[in-house]
Order: sequence, then C-alpha cells, then structure tokens
Amino acid sequence: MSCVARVAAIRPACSRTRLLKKVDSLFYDNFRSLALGNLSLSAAAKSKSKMHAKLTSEERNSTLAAILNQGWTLVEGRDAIHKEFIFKDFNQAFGFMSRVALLSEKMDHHPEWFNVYNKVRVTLSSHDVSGLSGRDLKLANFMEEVVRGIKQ
Ligand SMILES: C[C@H](O)[C@H](O)[C@H]1CNC2=NC(N)=NC(=O)C2=N1
Repeated sequence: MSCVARVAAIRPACSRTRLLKKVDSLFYDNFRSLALGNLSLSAAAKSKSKMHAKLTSEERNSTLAAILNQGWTLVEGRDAIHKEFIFKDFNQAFGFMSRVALLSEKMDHHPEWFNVYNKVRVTLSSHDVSGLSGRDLKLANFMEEVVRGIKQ
C-alpha cells in the first residue's frame, strides 16, 4: 500500500514529511503534464507514431538488415518483405498462422499470406504508409520467434 493510501486508511505508518514530499511530487507531476499536455506527445504516443512511420534509412540499415539475414527478402517493385516458411505438415503451418494471427489482430496489423499444406508464404508491408514500418519488423521478428519455438 502506498504512503498516501496508508494515511488515508488512518494508519500512522508514514511520517508527515514523507507524506508531504509524496503530495508535492504528485502535484508537480500533474502540473507538469497539464502544462506540457498540449505541447508534447507522451512517450507511449511517440513510440506508437514511430512504429507507424515508414522506416528511416538508419532503421533500414539496422533492424531491417537483421531480418534480411534471416531469410527475408525485399519484394521487387514494392517496399515490402517476403519469406516462405516450410513446416513439417499442415498442423504445424496452421499452428504458426494461428499464433501470428492473434498478435496481428492485437496490433491491428495484418500479413498478406498464402498457405498450401506445409508452406506459408508471407509478405509484410504497411498499407497506410505504402511501405515498411516498425510494425512489419515487429511481426517478422515475432514470426521468427514462433518458428524457433516450433522447431526446437
Ligand atoms: C482499418 C484498419 O485499422 C486498417 O486497415 C489496418 C488493418 N491492418 C493493416 N495491415 C497492414 N499490413 N497494413 C495496414 O495499413 C493495416 N491497416
């Protein structure tokens, strides 16, 4: 239980000074976010807009390069990445698709994919920015993680 909550419950466990310090800092935080609210985006909103933006050339040289080292290729004539996954059978392929589908839906970001028996061909791109964004890299890395789990 926090210092403030303990005092509210009339348990004299916190010193008056500690309580005043806590109240001061809460007041300061609230005041600061009110004052800056309209001027700056929160950290969460900033990282979301970064995930949604088209990849920068630095990101292409780092995170994208790393995924291209894991069997993904750039699609010709389009800012997108592609990989063909081959599994033991349909059951494994569909298990992979089910896990990826759950994250995709949560992210509201969906792969273009095609499945026949044990093969899953995946293309990733962000339609809203007509190209690759952080969401595609997140999804590609998650697919690699799922495959590692299946094939271990
Ligand atoms: C309306 C809905 O939020 C959008 O259409 C989402 C759904 N899934 C998406 N998936 C992908 N890959 N790109 C998008 O831009 C996208 N947009």
